[in-house]
Amino acid sequence: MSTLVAGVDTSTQSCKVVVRDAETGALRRFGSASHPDGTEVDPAAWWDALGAAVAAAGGLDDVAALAVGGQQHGMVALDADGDVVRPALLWNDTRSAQAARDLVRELGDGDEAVGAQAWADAIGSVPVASLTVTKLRWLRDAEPENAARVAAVALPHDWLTWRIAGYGPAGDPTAPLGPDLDALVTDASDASGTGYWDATRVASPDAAGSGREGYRLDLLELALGRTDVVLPRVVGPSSVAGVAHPGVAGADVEGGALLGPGAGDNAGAALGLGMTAGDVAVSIGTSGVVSAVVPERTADGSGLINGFSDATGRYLLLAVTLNASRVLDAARAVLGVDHAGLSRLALQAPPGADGLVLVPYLEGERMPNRPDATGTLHGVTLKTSTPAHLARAYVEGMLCGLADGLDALRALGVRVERVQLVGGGAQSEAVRQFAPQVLGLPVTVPEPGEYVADGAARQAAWVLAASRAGGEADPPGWGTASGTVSEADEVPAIRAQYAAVRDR
Ligand SMILES: Nc1ncnc2c1ncn2[C@@H]1O[C@H](COP(=O)(O)OP(=O)(O)O)[C@@H](O)[C@H]1O
Ligand SMILES: O=C(CO)[C@@H](O)[C@H](O)COP(=O)(O)O
Repeated sequence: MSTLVAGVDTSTQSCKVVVRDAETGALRRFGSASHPDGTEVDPAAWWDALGAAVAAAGGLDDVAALAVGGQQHGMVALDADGDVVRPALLWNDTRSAQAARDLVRELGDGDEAVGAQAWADAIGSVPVASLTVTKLRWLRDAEPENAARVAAVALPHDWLTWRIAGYGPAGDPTAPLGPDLDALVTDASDASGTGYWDATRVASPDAAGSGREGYRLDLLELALGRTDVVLPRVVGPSSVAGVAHPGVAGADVEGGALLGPGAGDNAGAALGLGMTAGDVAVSIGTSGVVSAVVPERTADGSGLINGFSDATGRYLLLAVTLNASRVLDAARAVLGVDHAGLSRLALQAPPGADGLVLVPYLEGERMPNRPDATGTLHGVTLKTSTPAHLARAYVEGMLCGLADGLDALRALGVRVERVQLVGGGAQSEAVRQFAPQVLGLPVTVPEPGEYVADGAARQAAWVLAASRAGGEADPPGWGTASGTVSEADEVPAIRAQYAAVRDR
């Protein structure tokens, strides 16, 4: 019988579980379950969704290893009993925008530009409302009584890994090992998105150490006002991070199911897609993400590009917008159509929608940093007042935001040879057809799949192989995803008309 591994993606909108053959990567089972709406969520909902997704995937009793990928940056603040002090603030919650401005200014001794570069040099990114560090400052300022109770700070994937290992709130029957905060573990890719972890302080991702050398406690103190909190131990990319509680996974496997360190969702997708130099992934989920794997960490003081770590010991550059698949969802709501209907309508209008342009800041924006912005529609005329024009303008506006991210990556010297389009929004035929017109190069659409969960499963197989080999192994080959290539001539007018109104 073949050995099985599992990967989890605890993403913004749902939890997905894949079970794959550890040797070949063949998909054996899949399950998913929804998360609640909103930008603050009780993590208990993620635990419940995991249980439902695991059940839908036929259980995990037979998997030999498991890893969790997940939405980045969410602030999971725990008290000494392992309870959350308040619902988690997610990456797309913008209430900490002022806290971000304050932190930038303070590190620059009152000078914003100096502060921005100082943060980029320190952690690879300039804080915006998405990053955990700004949420901790917000907590200190807005809810001091909750801030005073914080005994540990974790991220969504760290917290779920801790729960899978059997830890959790005191007295919770699903957490037989209790609230041991020192058992929290994470990986470099997610730690690098906190705003208080510096990858360059760690000699090598696998170097033996406490797993806490990368933390910038001075920056944690700047945010929370103190440092006496537990931060998850950062575990190397192929290292064993623990063992799953048999009630969750591995009940039928000798020694139980090994736990991988997990990863931030975009690093998970990069591993799932097998990205190498020259590859750029464009993900259209709740967030719009343009990402590339590079050998060196960057320090973009403009704040457009996050210099995070990947899940293999390299670095992952990200341009992230707050407005992606939900722009399509908003268009469907306005037009009263389903996904296929929106796509059909959009394909009926000409490129550029006769000048109808949506600047899609429906939830504020992160790249560029405009947390308080709202969306605007330009070029409304009798001619453009049709459902088809509106549908096309929404799709093009969303893609123009991502094209700006691609430009920002190129400006940092990233070579772009192949663009892979993933995430829920990549299932839209209109998105697939318009993407090359807007991005200006052919777009590969891999087979529809769950690339974050796949990356987590691949990590699990890697951890398993390394543990069997006594520590050293390469990530399993598993082949690369096949896909179709969408080609079309670039239509520069689409981005030109967008650029003309974007900054008004
Ligand atoms: N056929 C489709 N066309 C366009 N968008 C789609 C389609 N199917 C699903 N989506 C959108 O994809 C999104 C979910 O994608 P996903 O990548 O799982 O998001 P997240 O990772 O943020 O949870 C939803 O907003 C959903 O409306
Ligand atoms: O904030 C980031 C990365 O910096 C987002 O990528 C989140 O990690 C959420 O992603 P999705 O759930 O939309 O895929």
